[in-house]
This record gives sequence, structure tokens and C-alpha cells, in this order.
Amino acid sequence: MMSPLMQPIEQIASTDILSCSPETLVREAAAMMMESGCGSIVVFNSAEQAIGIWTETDALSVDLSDETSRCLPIREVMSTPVVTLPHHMSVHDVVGQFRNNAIRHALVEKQGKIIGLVSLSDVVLCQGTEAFLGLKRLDGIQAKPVVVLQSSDSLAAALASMREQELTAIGVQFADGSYGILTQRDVVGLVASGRGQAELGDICTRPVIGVSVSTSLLQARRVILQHQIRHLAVFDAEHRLAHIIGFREIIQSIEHEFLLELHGALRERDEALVQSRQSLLLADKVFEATMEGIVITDGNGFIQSVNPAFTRITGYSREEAIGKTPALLKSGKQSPEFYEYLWRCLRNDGAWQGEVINRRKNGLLYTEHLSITAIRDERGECLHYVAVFSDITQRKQAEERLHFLANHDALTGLPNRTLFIEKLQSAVEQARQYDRRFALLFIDLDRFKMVNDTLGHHAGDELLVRIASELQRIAPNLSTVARLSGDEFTVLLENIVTVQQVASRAQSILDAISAESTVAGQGVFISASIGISMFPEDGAMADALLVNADTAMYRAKERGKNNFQFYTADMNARAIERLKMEYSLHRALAQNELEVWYQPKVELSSGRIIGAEALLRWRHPDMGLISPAQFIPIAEESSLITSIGEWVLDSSCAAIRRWRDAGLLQGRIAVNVSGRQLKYSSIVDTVACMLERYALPSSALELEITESVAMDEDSGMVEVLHRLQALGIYLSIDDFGTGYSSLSYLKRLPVRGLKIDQSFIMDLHQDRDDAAITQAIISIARSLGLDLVAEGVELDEQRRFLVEQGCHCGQGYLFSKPVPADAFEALLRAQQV
Ligand SMILES: Nc1nc2c(ncn2[C@@H]2O[C@@H]3COP(=O)(O)O[C@H]4[C@@H](O)[C@H](n5cnc6c(=O)[nH]c(N)nc65)O[C@@H]4COP(=O)(O)O[C@H]3[C@H]2O)c(=O)[nH]1
Repeated sequence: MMSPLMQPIEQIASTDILSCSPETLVREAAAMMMESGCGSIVVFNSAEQAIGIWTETDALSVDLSDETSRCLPIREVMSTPVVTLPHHMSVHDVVGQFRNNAIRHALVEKQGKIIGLVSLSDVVLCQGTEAFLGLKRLDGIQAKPVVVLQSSDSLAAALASMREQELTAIGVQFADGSYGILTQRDVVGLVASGRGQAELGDICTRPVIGVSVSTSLLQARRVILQHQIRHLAVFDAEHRLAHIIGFREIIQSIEHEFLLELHGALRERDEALVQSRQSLLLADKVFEATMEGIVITDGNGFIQSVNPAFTRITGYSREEAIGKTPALLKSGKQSPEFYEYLWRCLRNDGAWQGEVINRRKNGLLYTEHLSITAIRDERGECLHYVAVFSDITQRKQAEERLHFLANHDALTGLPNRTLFIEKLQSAVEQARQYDRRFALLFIDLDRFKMVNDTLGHHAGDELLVRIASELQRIAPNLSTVARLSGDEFTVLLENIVTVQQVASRAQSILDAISAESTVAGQGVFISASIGISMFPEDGAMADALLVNADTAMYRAKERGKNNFQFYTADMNARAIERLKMEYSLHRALAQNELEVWYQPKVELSSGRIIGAEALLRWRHPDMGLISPAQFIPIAEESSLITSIGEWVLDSSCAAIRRWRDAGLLQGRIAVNVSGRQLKYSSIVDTVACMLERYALPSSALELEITESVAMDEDSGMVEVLHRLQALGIYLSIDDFGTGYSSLSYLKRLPVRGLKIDQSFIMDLHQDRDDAAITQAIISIARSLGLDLVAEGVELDEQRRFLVEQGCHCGQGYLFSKPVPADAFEALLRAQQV
């Protein structure tokens, strides 16, 4: 609620102003006052300007005995000038005006028009005077001494004393001791009527309404208001007239105390104002000068104000920021969930603080520490948000740098032991959770000490940096390379499936390190020893894995350095065996150690050769003939399969051409294709190229894929099968019955034939289950419209069963084992005869 002192005066001014023109006669003005009950009349000129005021007090100066005095124009007797105050002036400022001009009335003006009259009484009354009035009694007020004239005295005498002593009323005593009263208002009435020659007893008001001196001012005011009179007689204990008081005296009597109180309150208010102005000034200075950016938005988040630090930090000027939202600074580095949480905090708690990455006007990112506070009104409605932020980019960078230094090796930039152990621990947790394997390689350089001792530490450092970058280059994605100390490095290979993969990585690392290089201008030959531990076989915890890899590394040193050792002996043996095989397989191609043999496919009823399956053989110089079952998986892992597969196709196609030219073979030759060839090589192009090279129709070639590969729902692979089919190649599924074929999926594959796996054929003559499975496969093939070939037919009983069941083609030792190309050609020739 507004303080009474601060309310505008138009709210307390009385609006019924009595007015007249300057030419109005005094008696006319007095009559108007009597009629309207007003205590004053304002004189306006023709331009409607208030030029003076004539009050009841002025009426005392009229010489009632002289008619001309009553007939003077009011302009000659009015008080001038009259003070006019603007309607919006506060009551507080009006008090100041009254005091400065020593006046009790002022006119109130609004938009050039007089709208009311304000008096000191109005000011006092509007402040709530009850408390003052209740405390004071009539005998305590400083009223002017009462003037009592006799009823036989003349009016002129009464007017003279009222004028001289500035009285608003006098007492009139009658012979019987009773009292009457003559007031300024009565005088105005006389001015109006012209009754100037009279005894007081005839014109005074009688009887008088009076109270005792012990009455409180509050009670006295009530009596005045109740009887609608303007003056009250105050009698002393002996019932003598002690005072005549009017409303004005009552007000005046408390005015002093009130004004003291009022001025005290005003002083306090002024002081508070000065103080708050000073605090505002201070706040303003802080806003302007602080190092922290400040943004003030409205309740909807639109920026209303920013300080110079905001501009310094973000690059946006005040003008560019105002009216926008803080999203102006958005970097996209925080997720939508982050902002949702921030707003939730602001709504619920009215505050949020934290770190945010924002973007400056020049596009660069910066990190700020931000505090946002919601400013609410008394109903809890949010009026503003104030955001204060400091740019902590440099501090963050320093922290990150410190963190990096604490976790990385200063020389090579690789993770150090601390970080590596952390990564190892998390690898253990991940592998345990997802049931995966991983390998830890512990690498120690051979003869590093010699390089250090002979060529100096700088040379040693140079070499370590080179090794570090070599290791990073060669390590697969997602693996961790670290330097534990001196010349000790570690590599963490995650998502590893086989020991062979690890062995092959370890060998690549050895190959990369053990090259001759120049250090400090000197050629040096450096090699390394690697110890390998595997999770979970060689340790369930990080520590155990590290110790075991270290132990395996010492074994590698003992075994002549420049080699790797698995911690588990068995793994070691297997890995080395595979490695040897891989190495010799590389050589096999170059040294012409591979051969393609052929196993006839026959018509089961007649034994006539209708085609053949090409089967790879490796004639190893030491180990003799090696089965493809042994080396094809190694070829697949080392990606040798692509070149080997190409070689088999080339060799088979060349043979087909020969046999076709010789008129020996009309049917197809089937070549095995592995899953890896289908997925990762350009098999379609290779096949197309071979057909073209040997001018063969596509019907001369068949490709066999195993059931498990065919069922891999890799969309890329299915597409390759379709492209092969589009070339006209006959596709068949090998080893059918060993996998888990989905028949509906099978139906969608572009295959034309099934080969019943030899494991069912082997015992079908004596095992009812195998016989039943074979029968089932035969009926599936029939219903899907697929050709059938039975593999591994060794006995005539098997052959007969198959023919009876409706399988008409087969291959197996009953007809012929796989034989070299020449031998197969002989079989074809024999059939010709
Ligand atoms: N016990 C018995 N076995 C018989 C009989 N008839 C044929 N076999 C053998 O069964 C295997 C049939 O080949 P596969 O199922 O395609 O199985 C093949 C094939 O998956 C793969 N393979 C062979 N050559 C290649 C090739 O060039 N490329 C690819 N990717 N894989 C090949 O190696 C596997 C093994 O080939 P092989 O050792 O030649 O073994 C051949 C063959 O010698 C029989 O009556 N009784």
C-alpha cells in the first residue's frame, strides 16, 4: 500500500471549489460562500486563471457600517497571489511548499485546469490523526485566549477585536450569565445581508454547544462533526467560557506534534532514499566494473541488460544481445537433457550453477562457470533471471594439461603407467561383462641400454619416440599403447577372438620394431621381446595380467630375444605352430606348392561322371600333403584366402577349358568359396574375369558355400550372392544339415542346389535317425525345387538308399577319391570309351 505521504495531492484535495470573477462584489461573494457552506472563494479571471482567494478571515476586514465596503469588487480585497500546485505532487512535497510560502491553502492544477483546493487541514487529516487527537485534552491545547463581549456591545467592536486578535470566533455573554457565539462565518453572513448596525446579542448564535476542558480532542472533533458546527465552546470547571475552538484549532493544536513527526518520518525516508541511491550507485558500479559477465533477462528469458564484461567475454555488444535469448551463445556441446535439467532446477529451486561450454561471437568455444538465479515477485511469479558467469577456459585448459601430464609420458605423449592400469582395469570389467577376450602385450626393447650408453640419452630418447609412433601406427583401432617406464611399452588388444590373431599382431609389432634405423646419425639395429597374457586365461585381475605378461616377456628374452611368448605354454605352442603355417602358406603360393584336385560327381544310378568338385591340396616340402581343413582357416585369418581363392578359380577354369576343348566334359566343376571371400573380396569381378579369360559360359562353373556362411544374414553378402546368380553362376549349399537353416530364409537365397553333408550319409544304412534326416532333406529339396548331391558316398547300400529316396547325384570314395587333374582327366577319357 502506498504511504500517505507519497500519495498525490489530487487524492486529498477537495474538488468543490467556489469561484467568482474579479468583478464580483464582496457582498455577492459572501452570499455565495454562505449558500455553499464554503470557507473561501477563488477568484478567476476571464482566462480562467486563479488570480486570488477571499476567505472567511478576509471577511473580518469588511467595514460593515459602510455600504461601499460591501460593494467593492472582490479583486480589491482578495489575497494574492494564490499558490497553485501540480496534481501529482506528493503530500510530502506539499508540506514543504506550505512551510516555504507560509500559506495554509493552495490550488491543485491538472493539465492547465484547477481541479481542487488543498489545505494544511487536508494534509493533516489524511495522515490518520486519531492517535494524536486521542492523546490530547482540550485543556492541553494552546488556544488563543477567548474574547467575551457583552450582548449589548456593538458588532463593530466585535469585528475589531476579531480582526486585531485574528480570531475566528468570539463569545457573547448575556445578562443572565449565558453565552452566545459570533463566528467568522456569521460575519460573512452579515457581509452578505448588510446588517451592519446591530447589538451582538441580536446577531450571535445562542445557545452555544459546549464541552468541558477535560474533553479529549478526539471527542471534541466528534461533537463538531455530529452537530455540523464549526466552533465549540469550552467551559472550565466553574462553567465559565474558557475557549472557543474550531476544527481549525483542533487541527492546529496537533499540527505541531504532527509536523514534527512528519518531518522526522520525511527525514528518515530521505536518508533511506539517499542510502538506497548510494547502494544503487554502488550496484551500478559493480555491474559495470566486475570481471564477471552479467546477463539480466525478463521472465521469458529475453535479455534486458548485459554488462561490459559480458561483451568482453562473448564478443557480443549490448545492442546485439538485448532482445535475444542466451541461446545466442549456444555451442551445441550440451545435450537437450542438460538444458532440461537446468530449467527444472530454476523452476524448482530458483537457482542453478555449473559449467557450460558456449561459443563466442568469433566462433571459438569457451568454458564458463555460470550461476543463474530467478527473481520472483511476492506471488512467486518469475520476473527476471540473473546470470553471472566467469570465463574459466584457461583454468580448464590448465587443468586438462595437468591431467594430461599426470597421465601421460612427457617424452612420447603415450599414456603412462597410471593411465594404463586404469584402462586395463576397465578392459577387465568390460570383458567380464560382455564375455570377451583380450590380450596384454608387454614389450621390452632388446639392447636399448647399449644405445643409451654408447650414443647418449638424446639418442635413446629419439629411439623411444620413434618406437612409440611405430607402435601407435601399427596398433589396431581401439587398442591402447602405453609407455610404462624406460624401454617398456604395453599394448592392450581388446575384442580379440583367437590366439592366432594376437600372435599375428605381436609378429607385426616385432617386424615394425626390428628394422634398422638411424639414431643420432648412427645406424642401429633394434629389436624387442614381447610377453603376452590373455584375459581370462592368464589372470582375472589387472595386476595378475601385467605380472604374467612381464614374466612371459622374460621368457622371450631367454629364448634369444626378438620374439614373443604367451604366458601359457600351450597357447604358445599353438600360436607358434599357426605362425609357422601362416608363414609357409605365404611361400606356398609363390613356390607353386598348391594343387587343385578333383572329385567326380556322379549319377548315382549309373555311376556316370556328370561334373566334379575342385578341392585344394598343399604339397608342403617337409610335411607332405596337407588337408585344406588345416590351412584354409589360417588363410582366412591372415587374408591370404583372397589370393589363394583366386588361384583355385584360375586353375579350375583353366582345367575346364582344357576338358571342354577335348570334348571330355559338358557338366559343371564346383569350386568352394569361403565366407571371407564373399564378404571381403571382389569375388564377383574375379569370377567374371575368369569366365572371360577362359571364354567359358557361366554354366560351366558352380560355387559351393557352406550352410553356416549362407545363413549369415549379412545383407552385403546376400547381395553378392544375387550378383553371382545374375552372372549365371550355379550356387549350391555345402554341408547341408549341419547348420540351423531357416527354410524361409533359404527360400529367398538365390541357390539352386543342396549337398547333403557326409556325416548323415556315412551311417544312414545303419542309423535310423540319419536315414530319416536324409529323407527329410531330400523332401525339403524337392519342395523347394532344389537339386541334390549326396557327399561321402562310400558304400553301395548308401547309394541304393539314396536312389530309392529320390536323390540321384552323389560323390564319394565309392566312385572316386579326390584325384589330381591328370587322373581326373583319365577318368573322363575312360568314360568316353
Ligand atoms: N571320409 C570321406 N571323405 C570324403 C569322401 N568324399 C569326399 N570326401 C572329403 O570330403 C570333403 C568334401 O569337401 P567339402 O565338404 O567341400 O570340404 C572341404 C572344403 O570346405 C574345404 N576346401 C577344399 N578346397 C577348398 C578351396 O579351394 N577353397 C575353400 N575355400 N575351401 C576348400 O576343405 C574341406 C575339406 O576338403 P577335403 O580335405 O578335400 O575333403 C573333401 C573330400 O576329400 C568320402 O567318401 N569319405
